Amino acid sequence: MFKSPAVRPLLGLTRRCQFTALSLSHATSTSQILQTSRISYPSQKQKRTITTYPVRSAASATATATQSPSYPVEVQRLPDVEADDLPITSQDGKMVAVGWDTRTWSRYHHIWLRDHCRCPKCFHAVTKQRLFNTFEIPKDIVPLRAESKDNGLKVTWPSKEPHVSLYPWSWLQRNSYDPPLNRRLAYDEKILWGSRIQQAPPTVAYEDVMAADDRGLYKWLHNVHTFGFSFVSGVPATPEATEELATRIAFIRETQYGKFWDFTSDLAKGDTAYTTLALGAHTDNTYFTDPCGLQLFHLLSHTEGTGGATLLVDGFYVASIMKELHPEAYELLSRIPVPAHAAGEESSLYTPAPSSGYPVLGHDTITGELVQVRWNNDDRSVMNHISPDLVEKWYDAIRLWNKCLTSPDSEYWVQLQPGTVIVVDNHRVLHGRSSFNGKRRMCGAYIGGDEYRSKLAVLSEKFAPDAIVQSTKDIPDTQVNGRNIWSAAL
Ligand SMILES: C[N+](C)(C)CCCC[C@H](N)C(=O)O
Ligand SMILES: O=C(O)CCC(=O)C(=O)O
Repeated sequence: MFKSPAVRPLLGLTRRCQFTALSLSHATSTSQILQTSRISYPSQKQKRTITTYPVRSAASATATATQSPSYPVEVQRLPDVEADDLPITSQDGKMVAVGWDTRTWSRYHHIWLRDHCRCPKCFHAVTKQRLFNTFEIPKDIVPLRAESKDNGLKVTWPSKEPHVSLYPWSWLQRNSYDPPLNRRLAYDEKILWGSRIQQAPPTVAYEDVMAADDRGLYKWLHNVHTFGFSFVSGVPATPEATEELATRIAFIRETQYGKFWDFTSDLAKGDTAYTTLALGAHTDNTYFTDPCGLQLFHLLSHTEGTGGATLLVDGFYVASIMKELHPEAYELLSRIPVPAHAAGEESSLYTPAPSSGYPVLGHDTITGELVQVRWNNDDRSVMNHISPDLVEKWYDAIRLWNKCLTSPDSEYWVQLQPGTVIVVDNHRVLHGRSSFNGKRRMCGAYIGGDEYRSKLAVLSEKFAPDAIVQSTKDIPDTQVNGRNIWSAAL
């Protein structure tokens, strides 16, 4: 029912996390398509090469209201369209079909195509906003013709003066919904890790991250996207330099703990982080509806004492173990919401909306992929909404979860040093610390998840352009205001 993120095992890991890509073909056979509709063959005489895709067991394609939705699994990546080997297109009363090869057809509803026209009259090339009124499209709109052209599918619509839309082939593949195709973004691979990450923790140099060309900044954020955390070495051990580093990503997310924090064990804020106590592996802000995306820490000093080591655990790695070894527990952690609160300050009492909270393991409702871990057993509120028959099972499930979290195979302990900043994806990697004594000064900040993902998307357009950007950059009026109007994110 739920799927682990697309992962590649880190060499030397004790366990290989396999991501099974079931290929599902909705493709109606070519003969069926050719019988029922007008066919337009590409201008070139040459037919498309016949590429057959292994069609292994297909996930159930339908889901009833009572069952959890089955998620479209992605057909493996199609090759880019070549000008001398254009797709076959056909249309019937409702849809245009595009034959990528004899086994893989995509079907697009006429109304869907018209709604997604990106000509300058329908789509503002600078603001990337829709300009025309979707609701003026006749429900039964049918194109005058749909043709295969070198740079895409050309559709001519009936109107006073004919309206022509062009849909680049790579864009049609990326946005194919029947069947889903090419959904994974180029930089979208995650590498799950256990304690062995200590052999080569992802690290970038401060001067690279601060360099104006943003290449080092991209490397830093790409590390975070891939591993869920990254160190930055060579940072001046001052709050000012740390704050400046944080704002290289985006503006800091201010909370009841302030904007940029510079804290020690003086209970200046009503939270055990402001004590010398050990903190078990947790994610922050489980009491917010939207927990912060990133969390930066920089140990500025620790004198007259010992301890205060930092703990990191890859929540996605531990979840993949739970999924394999304890599937029932995984399912309960994915279904039962957990309430939380931050109530240590007289002036604030935070609880998420809805107050019942969110499950420990959060999934993408379309793909079924694990996208968020929310776990802080210290901040957890009363479990007063759980059905009686699940109480003991849920406690068994969190006991197994905790056992996996605290396993030596999962834990990565590191003693932070002044000059090394760590940034953690708070939706994936749990952090904690050992107890300590003496004077310990830590500074850092939260960055919002949307801000982090926005910066990564902008940098990825620049340093790792995807197939759509690469294949459409020569189409006139496509690259405006530094952004491709066909970007996969729009
Ligand atoms: C602001 N600073 C990061 C120092 C402390 C945040 C408090 C941590 C809180 N118990 C939580 O889990 O969200
Ligand atoms: O003091 C530390 O090393 C980390 C504290 C912590 O876990 C937090 O502030 O969320």
